[in-house]
Amino acid sequence: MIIEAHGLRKAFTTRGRKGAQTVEAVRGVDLEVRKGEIFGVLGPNGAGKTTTIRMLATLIVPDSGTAVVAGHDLLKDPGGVRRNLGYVSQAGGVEDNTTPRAQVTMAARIHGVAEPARATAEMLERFELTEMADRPGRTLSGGQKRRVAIALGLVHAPPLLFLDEPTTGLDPQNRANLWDRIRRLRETGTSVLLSTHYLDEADALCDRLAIVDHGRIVAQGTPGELKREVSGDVVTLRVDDPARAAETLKPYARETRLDDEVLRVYVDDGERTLPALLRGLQDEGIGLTSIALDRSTLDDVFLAKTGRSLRDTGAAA
Ligand SMILES: Nc1ncnc2c1ncn2[C@@H]1O[C@H](COP(=O)(O)OP(=O)(O)OP(=O)(O)O)[C@@H](O)[C@H]1O
Repeated sequence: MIIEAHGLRKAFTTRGRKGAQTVEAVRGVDLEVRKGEIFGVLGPNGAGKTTTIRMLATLIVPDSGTAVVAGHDLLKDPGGVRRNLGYVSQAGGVEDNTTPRAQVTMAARIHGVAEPARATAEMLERFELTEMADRPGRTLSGGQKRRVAIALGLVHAPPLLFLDEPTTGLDPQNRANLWDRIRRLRETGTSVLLSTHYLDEADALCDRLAIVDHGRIVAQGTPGELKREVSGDVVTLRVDDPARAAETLKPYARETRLDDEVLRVYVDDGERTLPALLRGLQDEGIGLTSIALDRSTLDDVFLAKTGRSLRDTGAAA
């Protein structure tokens, strides 16, 4: 495990005109992130994602709980934790009046990288930033800025990278480009913990994820496991003899339902079951007019666990 956290809690107290107010941002989080995986923390705004990441990155001290991050105890050896991680905040930290080259070189020096200029050049090349490396930060596009921010977090080659909402505000092309880069990090053995409120991002990018709501984890697993657990998939068929088809396909299904000549077959894993369904129909000589597979989504999981849709919480889907 690259991260093992138990019972992390954090409350913030603010004093305003109405007196002191306490927000329980994180209310007992247990997390296990394996070496080399992309782990996602998915939840709506205010769920406690940033607070969780900031605690694990030693930027704020938990009220209670324990964690071992990259082999170091979070509370007893925060310096050891810090040396082994890269942290890219939501805002990104790219300075307007400094060039990417100067910023990345400075980060390399701060981290004690052996040859800062060479490490910087390599990092800029890897993130396709060489062309704009000597322009002030303010002249860069949103996607380029985000790549500089990630280069800043990676210049000392940490085994673990924290990315807080890495693609918020990016257009679809830049998002896809960044997803590819994050996947490539996994190929080099870097473990990634990222937070997101995008359902599709968590589904497409993360090996495993935790769904958080109101400071608690409501579900944890691979996207496939989570979806199968709550609702499974539905295969919708139009066939010559729906009643006989329903009987034939029963052994493969959790449930079959016949409405108006349309047969719905509810299965745990649609992609894997589809070939067996087709073979079953063929063996019985039942003609098939159309077939469609609707997979459940992580929003179905969020809905089942919280009673709300993540799409309705104000988070973009
Ligand atoms: N420094 C702080 N002082 C007071 N309240 C805070 C502080 N930081 C976070 N909170 C509150 O704690 C809760 C969790 O915030 P957090 O930023 O962790 O959520 P999040 O899931 O990252 O949300 P977002 O997606 O909007 O960034 C929110 O209600 C937030 O207002």
